[in-house]
Amino acid sequence: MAAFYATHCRSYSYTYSSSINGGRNQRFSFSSSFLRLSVPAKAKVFLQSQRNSYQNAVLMQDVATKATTVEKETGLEKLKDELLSVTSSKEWDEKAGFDINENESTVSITVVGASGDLAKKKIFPALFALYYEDCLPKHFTVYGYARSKMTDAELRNMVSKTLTCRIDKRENCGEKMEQFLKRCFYHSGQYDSQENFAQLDKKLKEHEGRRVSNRLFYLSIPPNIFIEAVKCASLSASSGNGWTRVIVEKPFGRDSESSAALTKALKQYLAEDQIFRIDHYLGKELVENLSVLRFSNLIFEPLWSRQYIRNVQLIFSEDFGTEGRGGYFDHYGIIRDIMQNHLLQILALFAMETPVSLDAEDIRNEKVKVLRSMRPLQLENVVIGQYKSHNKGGVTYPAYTDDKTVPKGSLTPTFAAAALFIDNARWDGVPFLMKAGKALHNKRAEIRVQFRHVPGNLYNRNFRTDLDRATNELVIRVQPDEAIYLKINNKVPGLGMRLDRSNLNLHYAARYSKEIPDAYERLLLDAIEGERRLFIRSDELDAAWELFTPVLAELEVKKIIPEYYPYGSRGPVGAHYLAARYNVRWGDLGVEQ
Ligand SMILES: NC(=O)C1=CN([C@@H]2O[C@H](COP(=O)(O)OP(=O)(O)OC[C@H]3O[C@@H](n4cnc5c(N)ncnc54)[C@H](OP(=O)(O)O)[C@@H]3O)[C@@H](O)[C@H]2O)C=CC1
Ligand SMILES: O=C1O[C@H](COP(=O)(O)O)[C@@H](O)[C@H](O)[C@H]1O
Repeated sequence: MAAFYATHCRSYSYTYSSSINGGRNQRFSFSSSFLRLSVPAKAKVFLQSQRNSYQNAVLMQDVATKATTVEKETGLEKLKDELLSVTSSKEWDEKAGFDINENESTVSITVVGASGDLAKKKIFPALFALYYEDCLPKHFTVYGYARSKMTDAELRNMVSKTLTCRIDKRENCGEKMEQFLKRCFYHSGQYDSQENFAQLDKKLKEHEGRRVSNRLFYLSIPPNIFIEAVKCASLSASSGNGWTRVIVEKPFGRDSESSAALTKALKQYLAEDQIFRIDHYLGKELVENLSVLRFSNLIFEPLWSRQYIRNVQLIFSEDFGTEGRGGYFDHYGIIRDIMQNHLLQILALFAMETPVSLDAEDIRNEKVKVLRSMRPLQLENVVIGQYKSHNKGGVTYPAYTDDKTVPKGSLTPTFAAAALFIDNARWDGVPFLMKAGKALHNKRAEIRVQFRHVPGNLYNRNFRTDLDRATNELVIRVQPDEAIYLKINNKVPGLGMRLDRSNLNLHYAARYSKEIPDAYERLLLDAIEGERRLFIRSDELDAAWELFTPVLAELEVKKIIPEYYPYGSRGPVGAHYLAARYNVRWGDLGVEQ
């Protein structure tokens, strides 16, 4: 069987089956510039790209599939057999005629904006966790890049404060941290300076030596400097002989127009397959599990339609405000911050048709289709709110506008509820309700699926007309305390006939002792492995913006006043009226949830 390099920290069966089903890296896509090349030039580009894929431990079956595809396109008749007989990267180099002495490739991960909040909070810890789990390739280097002046030692000191070890594997933690930190370096530079990126390039080369060098840039910087940074990284610090990929953080624009402009600008310097638009909710364990739940259990998929589902609820709440991020947030608001991306992505995965395979393009094709079947959100189907100051137990919690970085009188919503509809055969008429808010009473993200009532239910007497008590509800609690539970009706034990509601519960903490990896770990590993399934393709992004752009413009033009809700409350009552209009009761309200 083929060698694995980064993937051995993932279970074999997963990797194997995903490859068999058309998994990672299976497709070699031809850009128009590739197709214009001469046959020998094509062969060289192909061999180069395949060598890197090979180095990235793609199964040989995948390589064979690619070779077959390329064979057709390029007339490289003997290529497939030759490649199939390759058993080592050394042999690969010899066959392909590469003058590379070292057999192994390296991955250089540059965190652009290394001094910032996200880098400290998520990216460095995720990289360390991957290292700790032996998921990073043998040769890797982490570079921090930002304007702040820092030495390597200072960066290491900063990073070390953010690192923690998995609770189920604490042994050697200190040692592992030290080893990891030795691989971390820093380069100070401007984001718009090709010269500074060229200096970075020089330093990266020193670490890479004569190995094939793969480079991943993580843009952890404010969006207004994305393009300059991409331009400089791509022109001055792209890999000369391996792949170059760029992870782009949200927000991807503010509306259809600005998002399209961003995409256009990025594509001046990068091909679409080099751009990894991150939506970290797609990396969350339970969001990953959504497709498994749907497509690998016979009992769910037949119920997954308007015939059995009454409504679907996507709920996000945080029990803290925008403290510290008010400047950013005020320009975007909760609809752009959470709904248009995180919740909509979950909705797309929830509602899409069965993809042809688990290949990234097949899944993203289905997501685009379902997004394009949706009705753009209308103003009458939106409720917005903003938190106001609240005093509880002698503590005063601030209003959104108390934040010094938020303009006085700002109307930016910190809460929104919305009703969305998918106009296709499967979902016609089913309300998809979204609710997202900051400074609410709890921190939670969940999907609630409320099923229809049982026709001619013999036990109606027990429920009377309370549909919400009588019907089943499937809850996928994305966080915290991950769980999937199904509310069912059962008989209370005893001689009488009294019905009760109980949960069939898959509670992750009880079922699995292993700590669940952070979303950023999964996504970083995917980007290193070239797996695009969990990243947003540009047409997906366009479709997502089309749904929200008109209403966002209307809210701004009409200066709609948000409904004010106290910090720490359950949010505006308007959300209940909106749900009631579609005969829905939010599922997160009851005592037993
Ligand atoms: N923080 C979070 O929780 C999340 C963040 N994101 C996204 O990730 C990206 C990074 O976020 P975050 O780390 O919070 O951002 P920060 O505001 O912390 O900025 C990151 C770094 O960029 C540099 N920087 C900041 N402002 C400017 C500016 N105006 N001009 C040039 N450089 C600047 C600073 O580094 P220096 O001065 O040293 O150059 C800073 O350390 C953003 O796109 C954000 O939207 C997405 C989801 C969550
Ligand atoms: O993208 C964002 O997500 C966070 C919430 O992420 P979580 O993983 O902690 O649930 C949110 O706080 C932030 O406003 C938003 O930009």
